[in-house]
Amino acid sequence: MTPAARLAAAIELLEALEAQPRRPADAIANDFFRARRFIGGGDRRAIADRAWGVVRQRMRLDWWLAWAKCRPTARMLVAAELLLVEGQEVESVLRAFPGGQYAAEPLNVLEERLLRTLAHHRGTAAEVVTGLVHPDMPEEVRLNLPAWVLPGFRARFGDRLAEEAAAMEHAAPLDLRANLLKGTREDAAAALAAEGYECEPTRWSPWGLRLPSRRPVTATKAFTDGLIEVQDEGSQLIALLTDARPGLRVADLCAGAGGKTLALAATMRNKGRITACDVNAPRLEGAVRRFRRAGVDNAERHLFEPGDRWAKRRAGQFDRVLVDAPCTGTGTWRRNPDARLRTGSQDLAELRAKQREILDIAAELVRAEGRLVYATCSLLPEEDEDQVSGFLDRHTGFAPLPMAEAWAAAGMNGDAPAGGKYLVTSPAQHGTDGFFAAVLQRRS
Ligand SMILES: C[S@@+](CC[C@H](N)C(=O)[O-])C[C@H]1O[C@@H](n2cnc3c(N)ncnc32)[C@H](O)[C@@H]1O
Repeated sequence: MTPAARLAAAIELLEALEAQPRRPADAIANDFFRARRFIGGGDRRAIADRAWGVVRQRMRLDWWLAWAKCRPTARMLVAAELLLVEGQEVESVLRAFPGGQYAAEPLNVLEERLLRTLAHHRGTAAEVVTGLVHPDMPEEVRLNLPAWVLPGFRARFGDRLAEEAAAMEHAAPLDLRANLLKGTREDAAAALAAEGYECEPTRWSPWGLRLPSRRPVTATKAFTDGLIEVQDEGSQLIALLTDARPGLRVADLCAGAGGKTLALAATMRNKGRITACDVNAPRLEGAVRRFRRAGVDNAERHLFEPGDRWAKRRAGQFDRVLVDAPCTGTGTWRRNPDARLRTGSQDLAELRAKQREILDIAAELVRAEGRLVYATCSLLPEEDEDQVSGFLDRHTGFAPLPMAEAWAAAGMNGDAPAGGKYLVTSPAQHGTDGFFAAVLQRRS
């Protein structure tokens, strides 16, 4: 494809995202490319990169367009991105819209005038800080964070907020987990290297491998043979902290498509039993294929349905219960840049109620001396420490296991990535997604 055709396709993809504002962008992009199978791998990446570039900077681009009294159409967003993020000159932006077959229509008179206004403002605002950021922007736009997360993020990060916000803007590396049921981390790295994928061992997780950027690893033989899984290092740490040992009875209460179940099965060496539960049938169904590929044969599934008595019948039966709770996902915004545009304070309130409900079910399932691990991929204290402290008030038989102790108990080398009672990882401090985990030990 020509650069102009790629740009036109990115505009079409952005229009598809705009038409389905509540749906995750990667699902929309998958449909978009599935309907256009003629687009090759390199072109896909270029189109998606351009569209994600706009999504990543959407709050700031909207601010600039609103300032110019311009509607944020996909065309104008792309034009503004070329001008303000890439720093192109107006004439060069105009040339990116040449018209004709497969290319975007030339910018019309009004669009061109708006573009020139933006360029003039960009050029004359002496106090422009860097790239897109302007001192007149409200704080949330400057930080590229929605206003509703600011109180929680301020409480979490204090004067490191700007640093963390900046780290959340950049695309994440691609983390893989070596599947110990099929070989060592070195075996997985060698298999990947043989296919041209050079990766580095991760800092904290003894199973992790990191590729510097997103690549289509699911097409590799290492992946189809089950030697690796795609999993952020922070997520691997949560599975490790669950301390699921061979022979134990483990419940993964919010298993989704089994991302953490697979890792738990590996620490259990396929011995003992894991029950992967979820309320979402298609997601849980998706785990079956993954279990097969990874060689997991100690996992069963349970779909929660309204009025379900499954948990009641299994009270006190589990050595380990993992609650990888549904959450706002604020810790994964570098990986899912559209999520910050789709999620709001109403979601936070609903999710907190859900987390509390799931935690109360989980508490019943844990046997005496057993452990409940509560985890989120959110960095908002409301979903993390506050949720845990509410739980500890309601369930006085549980106490947090300090992180250093939980880390050592799980057989991990070196220091834990965080001290204190809980695990908190963040993009700026640990180079992982933002995760929270509390290991709660049942005394009685
Ligand atoms: C963070 S995701 C889980 C990701 C998964 N553990 C993994 O590692 O890939 C949260 C999951 O909670 C599920 N969920 C939502 N409400 C639930 C409930 N009441 N009980 C159990 N699972 C629930 C969602 O369907 C979603 O799959």
